[in-house]
Amino acid sequence: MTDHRSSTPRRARARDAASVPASGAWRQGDPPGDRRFADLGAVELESGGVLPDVRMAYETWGELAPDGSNAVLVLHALTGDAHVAGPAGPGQTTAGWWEQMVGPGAPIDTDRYFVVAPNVLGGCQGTTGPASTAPDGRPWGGRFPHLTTRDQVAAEIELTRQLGITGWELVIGASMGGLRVLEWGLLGPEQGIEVRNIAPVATTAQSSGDQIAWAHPQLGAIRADPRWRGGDYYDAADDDGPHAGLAVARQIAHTTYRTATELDARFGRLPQGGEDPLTGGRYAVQSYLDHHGDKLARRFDANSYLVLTESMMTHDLGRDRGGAESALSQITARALVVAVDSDRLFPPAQAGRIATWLPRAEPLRIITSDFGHDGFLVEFDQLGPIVAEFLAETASVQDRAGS
Ligand SMILES: CC(=O)SCCNC(=O)CCNC(=O)[C@H](O)C(C)(C)COP(=O)(O)OP(=O)(O)OC[C@H]1O[C@@H](n2cnc3c(N)ncnc32)[C@H](O)[C@@H]1OP(=O)(O)O
Ligand SMILES: N[C@@H](CCO)C(=O)O
Repeated sequence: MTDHRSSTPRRARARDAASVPASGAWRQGDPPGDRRFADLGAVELESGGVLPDVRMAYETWGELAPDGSNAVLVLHALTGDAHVAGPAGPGQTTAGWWEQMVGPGAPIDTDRYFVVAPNVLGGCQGTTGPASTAPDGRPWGGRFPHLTTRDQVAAEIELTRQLGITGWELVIGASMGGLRVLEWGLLGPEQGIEVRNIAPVATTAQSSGDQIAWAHPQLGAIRADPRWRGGDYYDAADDDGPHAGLAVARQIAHTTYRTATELDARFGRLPQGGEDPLTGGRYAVQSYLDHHGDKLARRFDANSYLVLTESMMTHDLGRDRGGAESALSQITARALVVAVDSDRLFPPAQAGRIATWLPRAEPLRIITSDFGHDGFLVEFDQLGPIVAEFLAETASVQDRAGS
C-alpha cells in the first residue's frame, strides 16, 4: 500500500531553555506575551522523589495592580503551551490558542487583569520535561520521573511565589488545564496562595475508566514505535524520532476530541481527493486524522506526551483526601464549571458532579456544540460570554465589598 503521508514529520525539537538565562520576576512594563523563564529549584514529587533544577516557561499580559488583586492564571491543556494569546512568536507556528478569550477587551480582559500562563511541568515548550538536561548532562529521556497533577501545581505554586503574587483572582483552564485548576483550589490555599475564583472547563475531578482506557493505546502507540528507543532518542537525527507512534497517539486522541455527529456530517464516507479506498486509498476522515497526527509530531515531544498523558491518568483530586466528593467540598473558591454537551471524552456528567460538590459553584454551564471536547477551543461565542459574565459578577461582589 502506498504511503499517503504528504510530509516527512520531523521531531519537534523540545524547546529546552537550559541555555536561556532565567528572567526572574515579572516587572511592570514587561512586554505582553513575551516568553520568560523562572528557575524554581527542586520540586518534590508526589511519588517521593525530587525533580532538581526545574525551570518553568511562562508568558504574561496586562499589568499587576498595586494591591495584586487582579492576577489570573490560565492553564493549558495536553498539547497547549504558555502562548495563550498574541501572534506567533519566535519559534512558534501558531497564534495563541485562546486568542479570542484573552486580550484587551476580551472576556479575560488584559486591560483589567494581569494574566499569567505557564508551560506545564513535564512539557516541551520551555519548562523542564523529558527533553531537558538531567544533572549528569544528558537528556532525561526515559529516565524522567512520573509526574502527577499535584506535582505540576506544586511547580506552578513556586512560580507564583517567584512572581510575587499572593493570590489569584481567577484560576482557569480546560481539559488537562482543568485538572490543575481543581488541584489549585486545594493546594493553593494550603500553600498560602489565595485562590478566590476557579473555572474548570471540560474536565473532571478524577480520571474515569473510560479516559484511562482511551489513553492506554496512545501510550502503546508511542512505545511500540522502534524509534522511541525506551525514551532515549534525543541523540537521533531529527527525522529518526518516534513520530509515527506519536502521530497515531494523536489520531486516537483527536477522534475522542471530536464527535461522531461532526465526523459523519463533515466527512461521512467521502474518499480523500483522488484516492480510492477500494484500492488502498484513504477516506477523507483518514486523511484528516493523518494531518492532525503529522502536525502534532512536528511540534511536540513524544516523551512529554507520555508523561503528561500518564499524569492525566493518575489524576484523582480525592486521592488521600477521602475521595473526590470530600476533596471538592473542601474547596473554598467561588466556581464556574463549564462542560460541552457533546464531549465524549470529558462527558458533562463529570462536570456536573464538580458543580454539585463544590460548595460555591454557580449552576453548571453547558456549551452546545457538535465539536465535542474541542468545543473549548472552538465555541468562543458561547464560552467567552460565560467567562465574562462570571468575572463581571466577581468584580461586582468586590465592588460591593469595597464600598
Ligand atoms: C489548549 C490547547 O489545547 S492548545 C492546542 C490546541 N491546538 C491543537 O490542539 C492543535 C490541533 N488542532 C485542533 O485540535 C483543531 O484544529 C482546533 C480545535 C484548534 C480547531 O478546530 P477546527 O477549527 O475545527 O479545525 P479542524 O479540526 O477542522 O482542523 C483543520 C485542519 O485540518 C485540515 N484538514 C481538514 N480536512 C482534511 C482532510 N480531508 N485531509 C487533510 N487535512 C484536512 C485542514 O487543512 C486544517 O489544517 P491546518 O490546521 O494545518 O490549517
Ligand atoms: N486539542 C487539545 C485537546 C486536549 O484537551 C489539546 O491537544 O491539548
